[in-house]
Amino acid sequence: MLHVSTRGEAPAIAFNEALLTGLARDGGLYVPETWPQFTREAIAALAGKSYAAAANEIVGALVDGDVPADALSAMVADAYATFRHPAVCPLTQVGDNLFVLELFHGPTLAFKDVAMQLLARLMDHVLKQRGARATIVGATSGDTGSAAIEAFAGLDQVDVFILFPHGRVSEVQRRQMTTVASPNVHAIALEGTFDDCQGILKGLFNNHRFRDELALSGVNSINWARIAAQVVYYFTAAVSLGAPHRPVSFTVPTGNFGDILAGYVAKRMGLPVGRLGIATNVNDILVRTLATGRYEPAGVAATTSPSMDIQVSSNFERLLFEAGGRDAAAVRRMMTGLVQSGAFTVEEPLLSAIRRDFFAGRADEAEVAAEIGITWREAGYLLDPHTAVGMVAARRALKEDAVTPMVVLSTAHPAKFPDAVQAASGVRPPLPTHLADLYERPERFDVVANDIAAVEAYVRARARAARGAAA
Ligand SMILES: Cc1ncc(COP(=O)(O)O)c(C=O)c1O
Ligand SMILES: N[C@@H](CCOP(=O)(O)O)C(=O)O
Repeated sequence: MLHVSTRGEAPAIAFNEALLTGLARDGGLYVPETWPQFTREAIAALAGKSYAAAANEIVGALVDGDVPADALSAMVADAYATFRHPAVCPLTQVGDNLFVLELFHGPTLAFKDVAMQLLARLMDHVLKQRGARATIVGATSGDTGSAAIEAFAGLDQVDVFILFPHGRVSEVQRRQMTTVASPNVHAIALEGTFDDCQGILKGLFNNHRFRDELALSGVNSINWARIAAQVVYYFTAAVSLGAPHRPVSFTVPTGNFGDILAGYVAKRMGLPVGRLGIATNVNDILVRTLATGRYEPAGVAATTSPSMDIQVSSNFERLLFEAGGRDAAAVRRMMTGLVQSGAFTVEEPLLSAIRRDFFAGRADEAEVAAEIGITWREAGYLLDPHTAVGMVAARRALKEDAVTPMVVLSTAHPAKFPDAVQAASGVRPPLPTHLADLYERPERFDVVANDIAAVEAYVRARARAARGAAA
């Protein structure tokens, strides 16, 4: 199966190419040419299977033979053996028809591990097969960076550079990125916001000379393989709650729109998904867009859910492409509008198509803190602030439809944000034992100016040195 760019001006490529390519050369994002379909029978047959077995089927359908089934199966088994829970992504009930899908049992305590553990193995496999080397550059508001550094540290075929916004991630997140000693990882504190980090990242990819010189590869959710791996837990959660015999709704704490896009993809593949709730903190560009049709970034406010302090939501482009009937010219117009005038309008009938599948809800800081306290007191369940944003939006949605089960994606372990959780609940969540000495480990990172030329020079110098040493 080939993958096409949302902007329609880059060559269509197979899964393995999309895996190594990240951003398409026309600045767009890759999606499969068609969606593999899961019948009701195939969905029902997932019941009782292990997470790894479900992943083999679902990721296998998306990989479509580009990685041999036995190799994929070995990588999937290996990836999910790193999780601390036997169910990998377990469901917990916290109220009437209200469930939490725990995605934080991986090594770095955030949902990113679910995809990143598999992505690293897939990339390593394909690079080794080709005898090639890649320079991975990623932008993070805290969790993608930790997960990527953990997953790629020590691998021979890659050098990893992670840009994070200086002073705008939690201490646990920063330490997870800066205390890994492997020489192939480089944590870069950028003097700016996450949107600056992501803007520079896209700028590096759009500089084709630089991109080719260093064989740039991406691990952000611009990389299609990240989304593909995240589709799995929508299937496993929905099947646990009765799919395909009844629909299940999901509310997703949202920033870059990758996680919720995976839910939309699951629906396109045949899973009976009710509604998909986009939950944001006060950085609410997507809530405003669904309400008014106007996509207009504003300044970013720092919150207790820092991983969602994002205004420019990368994967929304994939939704605009898909929900708009794959009209690449329309996507190009909207994206040009964003660059040239700082905004664009989602016209009808695209806006209505999006509203049919999605609702959106925003939680301010007081609501997030109150939610952590309420869920702790009423259900004895400790939410992290990102999950709490989702819970606020989900509870509102349940008032409109109390019949369809609602699953809130729990995207991080509360111990990643202990100060905010303690302030809201009175409970300070401890780090799991494998991270118990995190605060004592020595840190290593460089501070770099918010300037693409400075980042380019930094990456080039270190990547060249590593390539020289490896040759
Ligand atoms: C803990 C947490 N929750 C939610 C999100 C938002 O997810 P997405 O960017 O896929 O919308 C992120 C960052 O991506 C995150 O790290
Ligand atoms: N919240 C993310 C931001 C990057 O998102 P990605 O899914 O595109 O990698 C983070 O924690 O880094």
